[in-house]
Amino acid sequence: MSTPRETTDPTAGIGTGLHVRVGARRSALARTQAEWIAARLQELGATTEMVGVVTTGDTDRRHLTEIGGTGIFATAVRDQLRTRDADVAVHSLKDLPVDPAPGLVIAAIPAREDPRDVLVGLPLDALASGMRIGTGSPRRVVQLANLLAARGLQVELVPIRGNVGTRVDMVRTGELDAVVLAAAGLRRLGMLAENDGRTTVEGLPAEPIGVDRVLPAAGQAALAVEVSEQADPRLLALMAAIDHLPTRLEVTAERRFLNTMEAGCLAPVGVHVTADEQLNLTLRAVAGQMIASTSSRDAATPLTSVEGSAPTSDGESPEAAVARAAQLGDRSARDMLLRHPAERPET
Ligand SMILES: NCc1[nH]cc(CCC(=O)O)c1CC(=O)O
Repeated sequence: MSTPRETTDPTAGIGTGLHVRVGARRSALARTQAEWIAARLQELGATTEMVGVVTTGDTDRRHLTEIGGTGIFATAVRDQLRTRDADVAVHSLKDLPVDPAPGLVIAAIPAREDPRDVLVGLPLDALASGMRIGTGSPRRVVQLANLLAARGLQVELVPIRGNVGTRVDMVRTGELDAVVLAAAGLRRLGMLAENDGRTTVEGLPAEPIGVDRVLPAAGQAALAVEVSEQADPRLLALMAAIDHLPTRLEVTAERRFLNTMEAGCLAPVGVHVTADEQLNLTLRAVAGQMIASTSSRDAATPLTSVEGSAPTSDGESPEAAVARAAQLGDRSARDMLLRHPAERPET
């Protein structure tokens, strides 16, 4: 705890004399995220340099479910750490496989951005039967299909890929009526504007979808900064200064939930955990079924929901809080599996 009267920030200047090579993919979003991290490190006195890398996920145009999904974006960035071509690797936590990478540690998880998904192209109320909505995410498909079915609508859910700008262009050209994107990416790229309660994305009408209607992916809107286990202790101290404990607890529970469900980032699972001021944790999750059809009517199969909570205790250490978060994720996943036997792997 810092003394209220203290004017000097205990972390001020802790990066002085450190030069940090920041590795990330070359997409506009990855670069923006890396630059954001670099700016935080510079505020702490470090000097920084950007190291870009092209990943299989960027060059292979096939659908993610065909290439093998999980990890294709992370691997090349992680290799830069192993070959010592970068000192830190910046990832979207949502794209980072849950299994730990040998020799590497997630040294910082900064405060999370807006965790919601956004419908870009038109507001939710303007959706009508026969429209085409783009999303390649089974999680979004199953939840949207249920929302649409509840309104008696049937739309086509078109599997799409590409970076954020490409997806927004699909609406601009009229190829699709709307696409679903994460608010976090749009905000980081400066593409989302809010005026008088009206949301637009690059001038297109848009509507953020509350987490009470569509639950985000595990780790959505959070960044992970990975370093080598053998990293300079001064670099680790710098990482600790940009780590945000409430976010770390939230995403720890979410990722553990996903892992215990044995569901990858491509599974139709939404999970969202919030930490309040006292670090009490609340979890809400939903699981659907993989459906091959692109008709929202076919994809509107029943969803299984689960809720859980893990209250804080007096004098709890950060390490104990992380363990509590992990337990919440585990326990909630087991509750979910009891209700949702179809998600259990074949034995
Ligand atoms: N799957 C791609 C991806 N990975 C991370 C983000 C940005 C949001 C985030 O930081 O979680 C996006 C784009 C999107 O889903 O719209």
